[in-house]
Amino acid sequence: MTVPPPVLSVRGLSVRFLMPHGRPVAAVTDARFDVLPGECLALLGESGCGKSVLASALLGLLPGNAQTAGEALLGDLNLLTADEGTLAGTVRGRRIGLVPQSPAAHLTPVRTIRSQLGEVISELKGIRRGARLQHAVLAAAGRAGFPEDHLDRHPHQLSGGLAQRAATALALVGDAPLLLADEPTTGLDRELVDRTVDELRRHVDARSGAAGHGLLMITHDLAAAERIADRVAVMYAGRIVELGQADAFFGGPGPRHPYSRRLLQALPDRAFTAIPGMPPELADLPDGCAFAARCERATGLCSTRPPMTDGISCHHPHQGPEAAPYTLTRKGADRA
Ligand SMILES: Nc1ncnc2c1ncn2[C@@H]1O[C@H](COP(=O)(O)OP(=O)(O)OP(=O)(O)O)[C@@H](O)[C@H]1O
Ligand code: NI
Repeated sequence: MTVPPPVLSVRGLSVRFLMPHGRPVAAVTDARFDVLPGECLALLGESGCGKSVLASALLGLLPGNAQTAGEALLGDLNLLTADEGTLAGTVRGRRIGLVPQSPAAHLTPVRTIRSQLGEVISELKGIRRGARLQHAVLAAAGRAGFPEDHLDRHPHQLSGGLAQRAATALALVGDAPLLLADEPTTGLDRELVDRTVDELRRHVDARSGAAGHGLLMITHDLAAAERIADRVAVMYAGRIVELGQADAFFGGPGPRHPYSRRLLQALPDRAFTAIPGMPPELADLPDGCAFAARCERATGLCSTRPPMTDGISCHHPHQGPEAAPYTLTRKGADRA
């Protein structure tokens, strides 16, 4: 079976923030990964490691002091060099659906959810008014599990969970080939986390083959990632340090990078031990491995930067599974 072309292909993406006083902030450095049709890739890492900056770069939403390098290909379009007209007119909402980090901030405060959904449906689907539009609004709300009897409320009248559902409903309207979810489960209780990520998963599973949709989910909720991800990428201090199959990462073999291991061990239902120390300043990164100062495996070797080899960037990785050929296990399909 041939692997279909990726929905998104990120090649050497770096983002620097130029600071008026002081050294540039290296928020993302040399990120490389693909999102395949039918796949959910979870991007994991502690607060401040560069996850949202990476997402903003893909959407063309970086502030003016940001400089980017590398490529992020959505089909033939390089998102990093595309002009704002293209991004606003054809990419955001249409080719990339965004489930934002803080839905409350993303929703328009003075308008009801019905009117916001209606507007986006008119714009993206060309359904202008009348019964067809109302029908489409109901369908869109339903897809995200947003209750019909709350459609006439304003965002401030919604709980955090329902605001999240409204934002998810808006993100799904365009039926975009790539869904980008930045902390889609922040502030939700476990049951709502499960329901939200299952909805995202369903979006990915709704199509198959080369027409499939991809999901890039940014999260520090490892349980949510375990539930829906096919593969995981772990970011530390702006770099992806591990990229591999979710089953191996969360299962028996476990993560291979010492940082990823500690991240999992920090979970309450695992060892619940915090990682000692702090990540380095992104304006003052060491030349070698950025995790070395906190790593029990570090040796003199770690003062040089470990190359990314077979999905792992570490001089002393834990034993992983046999380097398997690239496979896509398709969690959702297995479950169906
Ligand atoms: N406009 C900016 N100018 C300078 N530095 C910035 C700017 N925006 C973000 N940063 C820095 O980039 C780094 C990465 O931030 P980012 O928001 O991507 O983290 P994150 O991994 O998404 O964290 P969280 O999990 O808290 O959302 C942070 O150190 C942040 O301070
Ligand atoms: Ni973030």
